[in-house]
Amino acid sequence: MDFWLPLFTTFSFSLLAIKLINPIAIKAGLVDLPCDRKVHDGNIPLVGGIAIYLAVLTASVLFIEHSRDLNLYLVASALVLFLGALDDRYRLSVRVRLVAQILVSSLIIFGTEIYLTSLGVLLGNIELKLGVLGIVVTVIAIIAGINAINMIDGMDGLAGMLSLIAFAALAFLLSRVASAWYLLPFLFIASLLGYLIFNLKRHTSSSKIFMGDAGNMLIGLTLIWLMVIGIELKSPALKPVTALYIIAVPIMDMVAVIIRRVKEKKSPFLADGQHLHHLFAEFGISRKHTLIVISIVASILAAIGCLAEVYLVPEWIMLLLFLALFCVYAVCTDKAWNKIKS
Ligand SMILES: CC(=O)N[C@H]1[C@@H](OP(=O)(O)OP(=O)(O)OC/C=C(\C)CC/C=C(/C)CC/C=C(/C)CC/C=C(/C)CC/C=C(\C)CC/C=C(/C)CC/C=C(/C)CC/C=C(/C)CC/C=C(\C)CC/C=C(\C)CCC=C(C)C)O[C@H](CO)[C@@H](O)[C@@H]1O
Ligand SMILES: O=c1ccn([C@@H]2O[C@H](COP(=O)(O)O)[C@@H](O)[C@H]2O)c(=O)[nH]1
Ligand SMILES: [Mg+2]
Repeated sequence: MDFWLPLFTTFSFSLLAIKLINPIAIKAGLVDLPCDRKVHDGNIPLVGGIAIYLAVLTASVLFIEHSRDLNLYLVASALVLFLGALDDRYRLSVRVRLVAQILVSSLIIFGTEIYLTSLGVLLGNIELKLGVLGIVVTVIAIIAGINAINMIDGMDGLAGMLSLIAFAALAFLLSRVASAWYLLPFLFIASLLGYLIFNLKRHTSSSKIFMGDAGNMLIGLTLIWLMVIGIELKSPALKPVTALYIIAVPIMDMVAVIIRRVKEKKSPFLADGQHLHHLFAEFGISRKHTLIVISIVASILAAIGCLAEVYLVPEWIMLLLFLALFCVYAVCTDKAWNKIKS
């Protein structure tokens, strides 16, 4: 399949967009200011998400045949990007953000009439069909995906690398069934590569950028939407359980953090420094090594998910394995945090 020209074009567009938007963002105050909870110095422009979107949008006009469903996705993702940018600039309340995320999810679900109709064959031969409940499950999955990527976006390169790995898995799975959507993950991979070049610069570099909540929310929505599309195709590209492997690290981090906050009688919506990348930092592991280790683990889990699709591993086995891995993760991180606190 010919994806090299779209890849190269999107990569170039993203570099260009970053260069052009950066000075405007600084003037408009779209910068991340250091504070107690932050791990960076200096005012870093929050332009990565906007640049990624503009590059993907332009490339999609050039290289993807437009359909009503694709246009609806592009509108929904522009809305999420705008919401994230408002949050980056003015700090919106949790309620406003969640209501807006529900509205955008509903727009794309009702507009395209695509939503999860089943959780897969998880009990022997019985398929867990969802019926209209599928609409609610899809909204929850989109909100969970958006917030999981946001929560993991707390260290240089981390959200960028983990989403790049997830897009690579989706590109593989959607290409196998020749879906019309297969090019979209490639466009995201290319623009993320452009973003990472600037995001991984030193904190003292004047061209360093973050993707901001605008970027991580755009990526969260896109990942979940591509998964829903892939699951609901006539000849499906993936099973629901495989989606868990594709974004395993952000999902496990989010669920474990929520459980820990609830156990500590804190609000699950309150930001803190108890995410996986914070744990590595507490143990004195450098950012570079943290990024390498987490990216390797995420790649292995995504590869397991893809291989299970290729070799038709039963869904219940994959779900049990995922739940077992999550339990190990939750127990180990809990013990590690207790050790640090004591
Ligand atoms: C607050 C915070 O943490 N802040 C961070 C952040 O700071 P920042 O400043 O950026 O942000 P703010 O502080 O301003 O806060 C932003 C936050 C908010 C706006 C508030 C929202 C916060 C939340 C906590 C909301 C979370 C919302 C949810 C809906 C979560 C619900 C949680 C669950 C426990 C449910 C489990 C989730 C799922 C539904 C599972 C699937 C979801 C997916 C995404 C998977 C893939 C999706 C699909 C399309 C496919 C399939 C569908 C499925 C449902 C999966 C298949 C299911 C099965 C096979 C069967 C069932 C199996 C399961 C349910 C498995 C369950 C999974 C596990 C056991 C793991 O960032 C800062 C920097 O880091 C940080 O410091 C700060 O703290
Ligand atoms: O690439 C990145 C992304 C984020 N950070 C740090 O994490 C916080 C997260 O900000 P939120 O406002 O909680 O979304 C950001 O301010 C940086 O300190 C990073 O260093 N590199
Ligand atoms: Mg954030």
